[in-house]
Amino acid sequence: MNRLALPSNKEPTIPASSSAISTTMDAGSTEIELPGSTPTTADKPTSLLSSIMADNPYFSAGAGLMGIGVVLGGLRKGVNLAGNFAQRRLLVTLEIPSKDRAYPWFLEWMAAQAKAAKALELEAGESSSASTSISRPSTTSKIRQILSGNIPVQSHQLAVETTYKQHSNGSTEALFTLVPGPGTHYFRYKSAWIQLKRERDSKLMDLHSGIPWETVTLTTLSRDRNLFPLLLKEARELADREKEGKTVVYTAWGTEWRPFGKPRRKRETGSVVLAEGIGERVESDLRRFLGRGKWYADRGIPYRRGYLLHGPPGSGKTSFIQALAGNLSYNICLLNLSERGLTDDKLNHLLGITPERSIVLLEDIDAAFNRRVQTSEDGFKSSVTFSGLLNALDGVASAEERIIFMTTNHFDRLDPALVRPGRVDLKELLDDAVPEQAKRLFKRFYGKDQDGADEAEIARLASKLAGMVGDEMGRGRRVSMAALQGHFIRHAPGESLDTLNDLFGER
Ligand SMILES: Nc1ncnc2c1ncn2[C@@H]1O[C@H](COP(=O)(O)OP(=O)(O)OP(=O)(O)O)[C@@H](O)[C@H]1O
Repeated sequence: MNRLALPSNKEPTIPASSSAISTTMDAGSTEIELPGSTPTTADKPTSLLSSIMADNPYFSAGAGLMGIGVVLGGLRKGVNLAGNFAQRRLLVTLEIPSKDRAYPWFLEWMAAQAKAAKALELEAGESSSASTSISRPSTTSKIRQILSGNIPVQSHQLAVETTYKQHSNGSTEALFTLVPGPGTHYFRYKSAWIQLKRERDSKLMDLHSGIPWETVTLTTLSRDRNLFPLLLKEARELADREKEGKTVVYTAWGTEWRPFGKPRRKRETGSVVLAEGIGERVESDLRRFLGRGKWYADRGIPYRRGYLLHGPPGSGKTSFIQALAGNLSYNICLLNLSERGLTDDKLNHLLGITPERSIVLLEDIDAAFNRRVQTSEDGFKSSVTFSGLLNALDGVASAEERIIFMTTNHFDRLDPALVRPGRVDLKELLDDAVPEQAKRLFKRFYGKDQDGADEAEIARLASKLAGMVGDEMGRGRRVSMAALQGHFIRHAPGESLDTLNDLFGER
């Protein structure tokens, strides 16, 4: 059987010439030796023996049976060999290991086929069968699908893929898609039948994500081998379409960046309510930087800019960077410096290979200052050192712009060497809520966009809230924006003020 294996970490390419494809025997088809198929030395009778056998009807019947056994054994071997030969000549196999980038694209593609099939069934007015299974489409819809070329996976072993859809008010909805689970399945693609084997390795798993290694193997007739590149191209295009108008969050996967979950709907900048002027300062600085590539190149200055957002937890640092990236149509490469297994070399390497149009977000930057004794309950040690972090930030200058955002809850722990210009060009404090900020968040939650809101009443309550929250200098009753948001989600406007006191921490 011809085996096409995708080289890991590469975009899926199928060699055009068959010479580039290694030919191996199918591991599952070892030949079977049948008893009686090998001649023995006992087959040399003496004259005495032959006379006894000739005279004895039992012996001659045994010899006859043995002869038949030998012939049958030979036949069976011949059939096996012919089967293997036919398999090798007629079938072609494509392996997609889970560490390859095409793997999630392919599963997405399968899920999309299943969804499309379901839509067809509903359209055909046969929703009762559609709602129960993607594995047994009704006859009418099956005919329509066959006519259209693709029919979904024929399977009774399904796996669920759960994704979350975020609504504009911040709530999330879980969406379930059924995809082929581990096992063997069949589907039809552009009039060719393809066998799909999804195999999970119970012993090997990805140490980073804890997900077991998997391989999807597609097998079809040799003459249909050209469908594989087409199928992968379709899967890739589908993945690209999913990203349009969305922010892709990449995380480190071993030594490379991989999308983390599905692309997220861009977060509106207005949904992150910061104290007056902060968001505008950062955004205008970044926009100015992005337009000055030539200016940097002319002066031989590395084209990079570093930002530091510091402040207490839940003040909107990460959310603001997400919104900013969405606004500029950039993606995010997210890395937490206290992450297990992250070393200086790995950090340096990762910062050197960020996907284009992406903002690097280094969270918890103070983790590199903990003198490497950060030992968790399970005894792991993170090993990014302070000098390793500086090296990685200075990195090799590339033609592409490099935008790095760093966040920390402990500005006081940072070494001045880290925050010097060139490494950090703009710092902003995102603090607990100030009165005006709390007021804006309140109005955003309960104000004019909400059905039946009594605007005058909301404005009165918002002003009252502003009087309850600490002052513009960060003194008095402190509450984080995240805590306020959580509180507003749980309470009606008036009630939320009555119960606000529980939230405050004095300082
Ligand atoms: N200024 C804000 N405006 C609107 N929502 C906010 C704001 N700050 C926090 N939130 C909400 O609180 C949650 C946590 O915010 P986020 O993770 O951005 O905070 P953070 O400052 O990055 O926290 P940490 O320092 O712990 O990483 C999010 O759901 C976010 O929507």
